[in-house]
Amino acid sequence: MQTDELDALRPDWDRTALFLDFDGTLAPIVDRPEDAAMAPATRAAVAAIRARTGGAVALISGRALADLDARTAPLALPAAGSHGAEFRSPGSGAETAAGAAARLAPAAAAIAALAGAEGLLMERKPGSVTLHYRSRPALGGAVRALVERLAAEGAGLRALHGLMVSEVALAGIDKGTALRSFMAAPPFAGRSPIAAGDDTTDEDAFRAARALGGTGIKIGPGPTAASHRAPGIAAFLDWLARRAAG
Ligand SMILES: O=P(O)(O)OC[C@H]1O[C@H](O[C@H]2O[C@H](CO)[C@@H](O)[C@H](O)[C@H]2O)[C@H](O)[C@@H](O)[C@@H]1O
Repeated sequence: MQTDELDALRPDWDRTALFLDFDGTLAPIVDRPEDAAMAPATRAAVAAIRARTGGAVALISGRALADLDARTAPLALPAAGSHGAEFRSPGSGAETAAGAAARLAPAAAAIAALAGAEGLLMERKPGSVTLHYRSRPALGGAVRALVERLAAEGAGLRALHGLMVSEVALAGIDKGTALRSFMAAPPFAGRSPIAAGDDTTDEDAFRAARALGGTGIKIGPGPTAASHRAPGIAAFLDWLARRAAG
């Protein structure tokens, strides 16, 4: 679909809700997930937009919620982690989708076996199991095939493929369901949503935002359902800082 230049997008923060991905959106992509970090200027821009929207800013990430909180502290934003399987709305505690650990356990064991055998990085999150192959891109095909098979074999599971990573996640839950849940209650309800992200997993959020009369911002190249595009994270963060200021 046609995407427009980001410069043309000037949100009225009194009427807008902002949903932000983390890796590749607020923090540059790096080789090791544990090294991903948000710059102080990015944290300040997010805080300023939160104030201007009356609190209608949330994170929607593939990361575990606890990990996300640590990397974005002291913002303590409303957030969905594990691609929506963990959810914390404003002023409430975090919830994880029912039965997540039991549903994911067999897949976690199989993924741990391949990770151990091949020296790949595995992340066990409350709502998904992740296998990274950035350190060994040639294993991408094998990783994707394993994750597809495990998701097909388990009940209520699905395969997710992102940037040098594949995950077994929960079926029926994605970044779009998370965005819709936020939009159903204050301070998000009644506002026009903007969802920003860089990965294929963000497409569900873009579609949900558009269905609610809002828009999506795709960061980087590739097909997208988003209506606007930033050529890369630097351009997106520059836009964010400028829109935070005026
Ligand atoms: O939805 P996001 O907030 O973008 O999270 C998606 C995944 O991000 C992390 O992995 C990605 O970023 C790493 C650090 O830059 C990079 O090394 C890796 O190759 C990327 O796939 C995170 O580790 C995953 O758990 C998230 O699902």
